Order: sequence, then structure tokens, then C-alpha cells
Amino acid sequence: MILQDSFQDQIVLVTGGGSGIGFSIAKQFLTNGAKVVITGRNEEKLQKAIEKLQDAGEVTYQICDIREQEQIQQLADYIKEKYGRLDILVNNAGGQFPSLAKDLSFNGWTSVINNNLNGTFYMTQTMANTFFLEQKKGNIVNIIANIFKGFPGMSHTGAARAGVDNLTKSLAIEWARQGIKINAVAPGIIQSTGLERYPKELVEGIAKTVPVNELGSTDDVAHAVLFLASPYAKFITGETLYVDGGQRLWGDVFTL
Ligand SMILES: CCCCCCCCC/C=C/C(=O)SCCNC(=O)CCNC(=O)[C@H](O)C(C)(C)COP(=O)(O)OP(=O)(O)OC[C@H]1O[C@@H](n2cnc3c(N)ncnc32)[C@H](O)[C@@H]1OP(=O)(O)O
Ligand SMILES: NC(=O)C1=CN([C@@H]2O[C@H](COP(=O)(O)OP(=O)(O)OC[C@H]3O[C@@H](n4cnc5c(N)ncnc54)[C@H](OP(=O)(O)O)[C@@H]3O)[C@@H](O)[C@H]2O)C=CC1
Repeated sequence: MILQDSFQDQIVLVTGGGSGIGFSIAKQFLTNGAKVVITGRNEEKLQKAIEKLQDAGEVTYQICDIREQEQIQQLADYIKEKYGRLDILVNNAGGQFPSLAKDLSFNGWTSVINNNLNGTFYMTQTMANTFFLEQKKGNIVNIIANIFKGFPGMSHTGAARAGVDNLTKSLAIEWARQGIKINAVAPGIIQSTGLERYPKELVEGIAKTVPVNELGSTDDVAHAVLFLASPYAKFITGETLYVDGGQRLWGDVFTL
């Protein structure tokens, strides 16, 4: 992607940047001149990611569970101390497990809502209060999921991601006059480390359910994120961009 040095020396935070989609987002930003902080819960995973990323540019990691407000504030303090500002936040950390609604335990439901809705809000609010509102400048991209027709088989995450989709619209307006843009990217089925967590029988042959007859790549998602964070998208805010090979528009996605 040619971005004419749009991200040169920009400070970018990618949550969940230690694997899969977040790793590709971090790599693309580094390749385009940004300085990147990646986060996650698993230190070993983050260290391995840093080893692979460091040739591409200046990258560091911080352990941060997005469900823990104290850890988020520590992360903000780290960025403030190291760089004095933050330009771009990518809320990529998240995930869930497949389960019919009738089988979900209270804890199962709550952990997925916390992971994908509450965690994204805590992170966004803290970074806005610490950096963006004061700077009168900031760019936020939320990674959600293909929730266009609901998400049967993963109703917890469908509800959480719909919450983030709507939060994206609300904050785009609340913060528009403060120079802050916020958009979302909704990936369809992406060939990534995340997909490997699903039972084989659920993902076998799944590419055939995608109109373009293939799964997306982590770079496909990263390209959409960089576009939304770039000056090419300066008049776009409160929008959700689907990166799903047309899947939301056609046929059954999952057989229950
Ligand atoms: C149909 C569509 C196909 C579709 C197949 C294709 C879909 C592709 C689309 C999407 C792909 C992706 O998003 S890929 C991204 C995948 N990556 C991730 O999911 C990473 C992050 N995920 C996680 O960390 C976990 O999944 C999550 C549960 C959210 C948080 O973990 P925690 O350690 O906090 O939680 P735990 O303590 O382990 O568990 C909390 C409760 O959740 C329950 N729980 C946890 N895993 C469970 C499981 N596999 N099955 C049932 N219940 C589970 C536990 O039993 C606990 O409830 P009790 O027992 O009652 O206490
Ligand atoms: N792959 C796909 O087809 C799709 C993926 N998505 C979403 O895209 C995002 C990236 O997924 P993908 O790369 O595929 O999967 P991964 O499982 O590889 O990535 C998820 C990342 O999020 C981090 N993470 C998860 N929960 C937390 C938490 N509570 N606090 C901090 N970090 C957390 C993980 O790091 P750690 O383990 O170190 O905490 C991990 O690096 C996720 O939100 C996912 O749900 C959406 C639609 C489709």
C-alpha cells in the first residue's frame, strides 16, 4: 500500500498485536514509518512477535489485559512517558468461542462481553482522556466481526460487536469537533491464528461459503485499517467497513 509517508513517526497502539490480524496491522504500520506499541496478555507471545517485527521499525510491547482498567492506565502512562503522545489506536484485541445461546454459562457470556465490548470501551475512553481529547487529534479503528445478519452460534460476540459498531457511531459524533475520528473494520473469515482455535469440523470447507471462494488474509484486514487511519480517509468517520469477500450479502455462513 503506498501511503506517501503518511505514518512517518506516528505513534500507533495495536492491542492484541502479538498474533494474527493485530500482528499484520503492526507490521504494516511499521513498514510505513510508524512507531508501534503492541499489547496482549501473554508475554511470551509478545516477545516472539517483537523479534519478528523489529527489523521493520521501532516496536515495543506492554502486557495489558483490556478488561483491566488499571493495566490500561499503566499502558497509557507508559506511552505518555515514552512518546508524549498517541496518534492512532487500533482496538484489535478480542475473541470468543462458539456456543449455542442455550448452552452459554453466565461466566461464558460475561467474559465475552467483557473482552469485546467493555474492554474496547475502557481502552478507548482511557486513550481519549489521556491523549486524543487534549491533543485535539486522534484516530481510532475498532476491529469487530461480520455481524450483518446477526451471529448465530456466537450470539455473545454478535451482541458485543454490535455494541462496538454503535459505540463507533456515537463517539464519532461526540468527538468530531475535537479532531478525533473513529471507524470500525468488520472482518469476515480470515485465515489467521485466531481461526486455528476453532474446531476443525466448523472451519473445514468454510471458504466455499464466501462469495469470492477464499478466506481473507490478515493483510487484507490490515490494509483496510491503514486506509481508515490514513489521510485518504480524512472525511470518513463513524463508518464500519466490511472486509468479508461479500459474505454478509449472500447465503448461509454457518450450519448450526
Ligand atoms: C458457529 C460459528 C463458527 C464459526 C467459525 C469461524 C468463525 C470466524 C469468525 C471469528 C473468528 C475470530 O474471532 S478468531 C479470534 C479468536 N481468538 C480469541 O478468541 C482470543 C481471545 N479469546 C479468549 O481469550 C477466550 O475465548 C475468552 C473466553 C473470551 C476469554 O478467556 P478467559 O481466560 O477470560 O476465560 P475463561 O476463564 O477461560 O472462561 C470464561 C468462561 O467462558 C467459558 N468458555 C471459555 N471457552 C469456552 C469454550 N470453548 N466453550 C464453552 N465455554 C467456554 C468458560 O467455561 C468459562 O465459563 P464457566 O465454565 O461457566 O466459568
Ligand atoms: N480471524 C477471523 O476470522 C476473525 C477475527 N476477528 C477478530 O479480529 C481480532 C484479531 O483476531 P485474530 O488475529 O484472528 O485472532 P488471535 O487470537 O490471533 O488474536 C487475538 C489477539 O487478541 C489478544 N487478546 C484477546 N483477548 C485479550 C484481552 N482480554 N486483553 C488483551 N489482549 C487480548 C490476544 O493476545 P493474548 O493471547 O496475548 O492476550 C491475541 O493477540 C479479534 O478481535 C477477533 O475476534 C473478527 C472476525 C473474524
